[in-house]
Amino acid sequence: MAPHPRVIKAYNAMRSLGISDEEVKPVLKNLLQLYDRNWELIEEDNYRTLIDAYFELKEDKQTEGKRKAPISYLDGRKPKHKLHLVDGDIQASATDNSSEGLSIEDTEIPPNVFKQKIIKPSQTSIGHMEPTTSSQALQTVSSKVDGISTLPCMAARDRKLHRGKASAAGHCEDPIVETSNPRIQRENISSDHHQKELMTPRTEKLKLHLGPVSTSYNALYQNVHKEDATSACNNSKRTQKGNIDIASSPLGEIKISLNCEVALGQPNFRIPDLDAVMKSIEEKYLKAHMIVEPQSSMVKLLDDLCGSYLKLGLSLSPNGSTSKFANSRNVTCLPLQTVTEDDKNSFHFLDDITKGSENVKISLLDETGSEDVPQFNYIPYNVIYQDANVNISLARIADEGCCADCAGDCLSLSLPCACSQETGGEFAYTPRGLLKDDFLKACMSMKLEPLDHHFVYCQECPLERSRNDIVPEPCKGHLVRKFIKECWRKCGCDMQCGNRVVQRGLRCKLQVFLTQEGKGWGVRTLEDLPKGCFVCEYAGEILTNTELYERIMQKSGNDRHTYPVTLDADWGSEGVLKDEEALCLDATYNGNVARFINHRCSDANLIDIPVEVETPDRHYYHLALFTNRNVNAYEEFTWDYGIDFDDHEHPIKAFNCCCGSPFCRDKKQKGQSDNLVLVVLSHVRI
Ligand SMILES: C[S@@+](CC[C@H](N)C(=O)[O-])C[C@H]1O[C@@H](n2cnc3c(N)ncnc32)[C@H](O)[C@@H]1O
Repeated sequence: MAPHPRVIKAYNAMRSLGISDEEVKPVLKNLLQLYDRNWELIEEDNYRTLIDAYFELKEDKQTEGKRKAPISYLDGRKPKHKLHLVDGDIQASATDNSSEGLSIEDTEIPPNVFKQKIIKPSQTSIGHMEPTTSSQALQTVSSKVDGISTLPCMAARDRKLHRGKASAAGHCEDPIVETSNPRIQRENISSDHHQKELMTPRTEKLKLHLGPVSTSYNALYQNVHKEDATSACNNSKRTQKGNIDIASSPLGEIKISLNCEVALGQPNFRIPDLDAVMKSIEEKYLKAHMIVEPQSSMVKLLDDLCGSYLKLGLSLSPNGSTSKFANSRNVTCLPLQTVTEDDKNSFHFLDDITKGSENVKISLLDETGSEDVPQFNYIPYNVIYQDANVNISLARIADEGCCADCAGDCLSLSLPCACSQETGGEFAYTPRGLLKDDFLKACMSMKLEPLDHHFVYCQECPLERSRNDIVPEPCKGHLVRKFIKECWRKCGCDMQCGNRVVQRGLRCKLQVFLTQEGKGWGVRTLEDLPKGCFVCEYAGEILTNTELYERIMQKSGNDRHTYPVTLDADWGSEGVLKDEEALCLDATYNGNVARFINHRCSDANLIDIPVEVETPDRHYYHLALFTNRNVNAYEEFTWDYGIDFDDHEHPIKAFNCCCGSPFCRDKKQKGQSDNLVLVVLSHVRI
C-alpha cells in the first residue's frame, strides 16, 4: 500500500533529525491514536509533538531497560550519552528511505538499542518542556540551520552573530552555540570516546520544567562547563554557580537547574509562556548584546533565562490572561523555597523603558544587578507641567514663515523653500537625514569656543536672579545659537520631507545601562552611527523658572539627581524676562531616554542643537542631540552639559565629574560627597 503523504512527510521530517522510519512509526501511530488522527496537532511547529513523543518514548524505554537488565551495546562499548537526548540507528537513518504505510496493526516498539547516533550538525532542539507523560510532549522547538542550535525565532543574521559570539567569548565548547566543529568536540570529549563519536556532531535536547521554583534543563550537555564535561565521563558531580545548579552522571547526562525561587516571594507571579521567555532572551542577547560582549556566556544566558522567567511571570496580571501553559498539566510546580542570597545578584533588564511610546524599543540593562531600576515616567515628547506659556498655534506661523506651497520633499527643491531661511537659505540636513558638515562644524565651534561667537544680554537675567534675587548681577550674556527650523503642520510637504527629522522621533537602537565609572546610568548605542545623526531630543516637563525653583527647594537630600535644561537661547532678546516666562525642561520625573545621557567635558560625542518645530519664536524650542562624529556600537553617548565646575557661586552644585576626558574641567578632588547634587544642563557659563 502506498504510504499516506502525511506519513511520508513526518518520516522525512524525522529523517532529517537522523531518526529512522522504523523508530518513528510506532510513535506516530500512538500519537494518531491519542489525537484521534488529528494530523495538525502532530505536524505543527515542525512536528514538535512527534519529536517530543519520540524522545520521551526513548527515555522511558531506556529507564525501563536499565531497571530490568544490563544494557546491551551493539558495538560493545559503553555509551557516553544517554538515549534521552541522542539516539538513532546509524544504518537506519543513513539508508532506510522506505516510507511504509502506517497501519495500526504493525506497531512494534523498536529494540532497545543504545547506540551513538550519527547526526547532521544542524540537528538540535532547544526549549523542550517536559511533559508529564511520554505522549504529552509539548514545546519542542527545533532549529536546523547552519549547524547551530538556535532559539526558535533567531534570524539568519543573528545566528551568525551567535556563532561569532561563541568564539569571542571563548565558549566554543558550548554545544548549544556550536555543534559542527569536530575539532572543538575532540577537545572536549573524554579520551575513551570512540573516534567515530568524536567526529560526530551531536544533537541536544533541552528540557525545561516550568514552575515557580526551578527551571531545569536536561541535556546531553557535556560541554557546558569544562569541569562538568569531564565529570560526565567519570563520576556523578554537582556544581553550583549563582542560580545555576549543574549535576552530571557517569552516563553523560547533565541536568542544569535554574533556581527561580525568588519568584515565590512575589504574590503576583504567574507562570509565563516559555516562548515569551525565550523571545525575551533573544531580544537581550541577540538584539541588545548582538552576541559580541566578551563577558557573555551560556551560564549567564541561562541565568538570564531564569531572570526573564521571573520578570515575565510577575508581569502577568493575577486576574488577567495568564500563560497558555500556566494551567497546563505539563507544568511542573515544585515546592516553595526561600529566596537565596544569589537572587540578589541577578541583573536587571527591562525590554523597553519607553512603554512602546517611541518608534524603537529602548532596553535597560544593569549587569551587576546592584542598582535599583530608575523610577520615572517615560514621555517621548515635552509636556507642559502647569504654568509654562508655550503658545502653539497655526495663526502664529506667518505664511512666509512656512512652505504651504511645497509638496513632497523640500530637500529636493532646486531653490530651498522658506523653511530654510533660519539656516541661511540652506537646509541643515542632507538627503540622508544627517546634519550637513558645515552646519555641524559651526555648532561645534560655538560649543567649544563660545567666546569667538556672539552673545546677547538680558536687561535682567533670570540666571543671575536665581543666584541673588535681591541684587542680581548683570547678565553674563547668552550665546546666539544656531537653530534648525523644521517644516511643520502648516507646510505643504509630507512627513517624509527631509526637513522633518527631529519631529519624526527616535530611530537609533539605544540602551540604558549602568556605567562602570560611577556616573550612574548612561545611554549607549547598539549600532554604529554616522556623524551628524539625530539621536534623540531632550524631552521632559516644560517648567517656568519659578516652578523649577520650587521643585529644587522641595528636593530631599536622598533625591540626588534633577535634570533641568534651561531653554535660554532667546533670553537676551526678550529684554526683561520674568521668572514665570523663562522656561526650562525638567526630565527628573517625566522624561525620555536623554535624561540618562551623561556629561563629558569638551570631547563628548553628542551635541545639543536647538530646533524650532511648532513655534516660530525661540521662547520655546526642542533641544535635539546629534552625533558630532562617527559613534561605534556600544559606545556610551555623552554631551557637554556646559557646566563651569569652578563656579562655586552657582545655586546648583555640580557633581564630581568622572567623565575621563583629557579635557575634564573639574579639577577638584574626587570623593567629596555632596548632600544634594543638582545640575543644570546646557547653558554655557562664561
Ligand atoms: C542627566 S543625568 C544622567 C543620568 C544619570 N547618570 C542617572 O543615573 O540617572 C545627570 C546626572 O548624572 C551624573 N553624571 C552625569 N555625568 C557625569 C560625570 N561625567 N561624572 C559623574 N557623574 C555624572 C550626575 O549625578 C548628574 O547629576
